[in-house]
Amino acid sequence: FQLGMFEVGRSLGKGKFGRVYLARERQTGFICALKVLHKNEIVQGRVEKQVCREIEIQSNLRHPNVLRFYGYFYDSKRIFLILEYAAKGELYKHLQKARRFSESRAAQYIAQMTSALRYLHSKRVIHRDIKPENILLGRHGELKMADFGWSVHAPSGRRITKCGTLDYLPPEMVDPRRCQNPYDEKIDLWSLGVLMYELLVGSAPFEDTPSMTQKRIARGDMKIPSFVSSEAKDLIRKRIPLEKVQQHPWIMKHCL
Ligand SMILES: CC(C)CCNC(=O)Cn1cc(-c2ccc3c(-c4nc5ccccc5[nH]4)n[nH]c3c2)cn1
Repeated sequence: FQLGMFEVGRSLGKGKFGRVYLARERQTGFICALKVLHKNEIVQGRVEKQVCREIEIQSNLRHPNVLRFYGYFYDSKRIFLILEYAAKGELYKHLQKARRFSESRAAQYIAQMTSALRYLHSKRVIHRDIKPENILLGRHGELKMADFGWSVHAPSGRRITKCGTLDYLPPEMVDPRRCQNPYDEKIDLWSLGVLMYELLVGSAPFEDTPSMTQKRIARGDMKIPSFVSSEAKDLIRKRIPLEKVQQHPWIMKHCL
């Protein structure tokens, strides 16, 4: 359908606060992803402030591995977000199909993720909700972090454990006794390790019933299958600073 200067195409995904459509800007032919948020749902969800904060933050982000937010417009009932179109879709779908990635492919994704996180941390932006569901792939297979803060779930059969996910939370978040500052960069480092495990193994390291997941995370009770190389095991087990990740032998070996 026509929407101002856009021709709107197929649905790319939907979630609590909105659907995402493929769209083309008529004048220039520019292809993008148009996300439609319904004002009444935002008001009911009392997330106006969060949406404004996200728009503020994401308007200033420019990085090849962070999905671009170009701008927004609105009418009486809806807000339209103009987002980068990631031509190869959800990383999660590719992982499901492949069951698990080769160490070389996983290392490329971790290296790009690390680059995106270093950029976001340099802008004091953290907790980008790192999990395969929030990662898209560009036309050339490059990784694009997309923060689906408002649970945009594509129509694919998503794992229920993932929404309201415990799998990616670090010990300090699941074990109230460790009352460390929950929202600092270290949380992203932990999630990066969980993501690395999931890309190499095909399932999350602490996947279990919610209460068991909590215990296993707090105890760091994770088994790494023998098919994972020792360098990869070393990187998964350690929470090392992002700059050290990019110099780790496992990354160097695969990302010449
Ligand atoms: C407030 C604002 C600044 C937040 C902006 N970020 C979001 O709304 C997060 N978000 C991104 C999306 C999204 C979902 C899907 C796509 C896609 C996409 N490409 C596909 C190719 C094949 C199959 C599915 C695809 N989805 N490209 N860009 C997208 C962007 C949905 N929510």
